[in-house]
Amino acid sequence: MDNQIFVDSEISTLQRLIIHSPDSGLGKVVPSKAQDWLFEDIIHLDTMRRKEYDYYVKLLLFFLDPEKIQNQDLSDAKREFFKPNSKGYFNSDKVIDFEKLLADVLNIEEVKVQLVAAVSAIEECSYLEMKRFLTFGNIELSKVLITGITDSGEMFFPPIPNLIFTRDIGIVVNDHILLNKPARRARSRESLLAKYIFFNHPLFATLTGKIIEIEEDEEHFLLPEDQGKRIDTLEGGDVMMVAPNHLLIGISERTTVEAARQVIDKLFAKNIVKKISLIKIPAKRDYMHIDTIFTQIKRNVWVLLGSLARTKETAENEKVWDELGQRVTHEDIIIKQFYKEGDKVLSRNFDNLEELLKYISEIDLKCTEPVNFIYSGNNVFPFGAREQWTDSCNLLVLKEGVAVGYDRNDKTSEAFREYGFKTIHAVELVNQLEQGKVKVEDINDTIILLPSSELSRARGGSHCMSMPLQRIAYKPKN
Ligand SMILES: NC(=O)NCCC[C@H](N)C(=O)O
Repeated sequence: MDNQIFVDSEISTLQRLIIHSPDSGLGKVVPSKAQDWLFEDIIHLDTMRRKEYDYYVKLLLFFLDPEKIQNQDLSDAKREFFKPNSKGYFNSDKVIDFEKLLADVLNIEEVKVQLVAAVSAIEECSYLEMKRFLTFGNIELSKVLITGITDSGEMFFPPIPNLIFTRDIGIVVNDHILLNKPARRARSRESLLAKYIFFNHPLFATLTGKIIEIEEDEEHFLLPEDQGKRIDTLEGGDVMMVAPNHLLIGISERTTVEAARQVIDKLFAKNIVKKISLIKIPAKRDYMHIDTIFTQIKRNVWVLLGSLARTKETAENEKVWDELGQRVTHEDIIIKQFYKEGDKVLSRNFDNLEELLKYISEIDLKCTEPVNFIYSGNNVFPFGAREQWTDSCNLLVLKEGVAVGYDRNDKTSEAFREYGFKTIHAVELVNQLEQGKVKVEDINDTIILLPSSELSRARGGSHCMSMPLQRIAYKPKN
């Protein structure tokens, strides 16, 4: 198996990634805990799996590991195929489930003991419960550590329903990986499990010495109890490896400027990238991470939320009225880019999001075609905000120009079509691929629309549901 870990853009052909199929823990979320566990609503697990997420997996397999899916009987009764660690599981080394990696590292006795102790500590389990976990087989234990529930239905601690959003646990930056430090307690166990996987799984042997962690600021320990909010937090949805040598970090509801500063210091010290741009977005639930407000589709095409994209002139005009005390009706984004020149770290400002994205396309990706922006909801009120809420700007590129989005964002799909993209429903495309009527190589400039009624209640799209480990290295066109 080729264990290369390498990502230097958001748009080159995807070759390997980590996902996590909705586990039984998602079906245990109760209404009173949904918001604490960062879900907007409770979800119907069977619909989410069979009618939505399984299509995502099928698409990933057709694009990344077709041998695993061609000529398979995937009739409804065969859900085993999608269940990590089950007998009939597809078991790909390109489309890899987090749960499978976890079961693998639990085979290492030392890791099993440490991980059980660590999880028991953060979940405040009793000593005897901890001893009992150690008697479980690795496959059952991996399920318990994720869902909190045994095969026989005994519940020890809460589920981690947001693990389906594998993007947030870490980001591959060239041949390094940057691990997260989540802002919300509901996501702490995910990053603890992830740490043990990346440091111990043989798949990540090439990452020795290349794993970057965020440390807590010493001030944190000295804060009074009621201000114990973490100072240094960073989640993967706020980090984008947009071009060779250029990393974006969102300062958001979840990622702090202190954590971003640590990343700048660490990555620049090791010369991992040359430019890091910080994008400060309003700290609110709607926007959560930067990948909820924009993603890239092609070297010259981006999808983004129009209301956060203001020209310099508009911003200056509005400033006059702000100064006169008129109620502020816009939201500001602040963009600062840090770049290395020799040993010096210099900085420059960008006036708005489009200016930065255009710069990335033209300067970093050396794109000579005109740069285009496709707006959430086609920039028509109130669809921009409505569709951004259901992840119209959060797309995963499978190969340049071919991306997975949600089927419910009609106006955004219309905007893609007006621009010249084709749109096709995932169910239809999977049928065509299964019947051999279409080949992956022949699919170009297409947005694949995934069924999303249940998935969108969890508040993340296909970009969030992916942690790319390997993409083909980016190449400018001559
Ligand atoms: N990258 C992302 O934007 N991920 C989506 C995370 C959704 C999850 N319910 C959360 O609030 O953390």
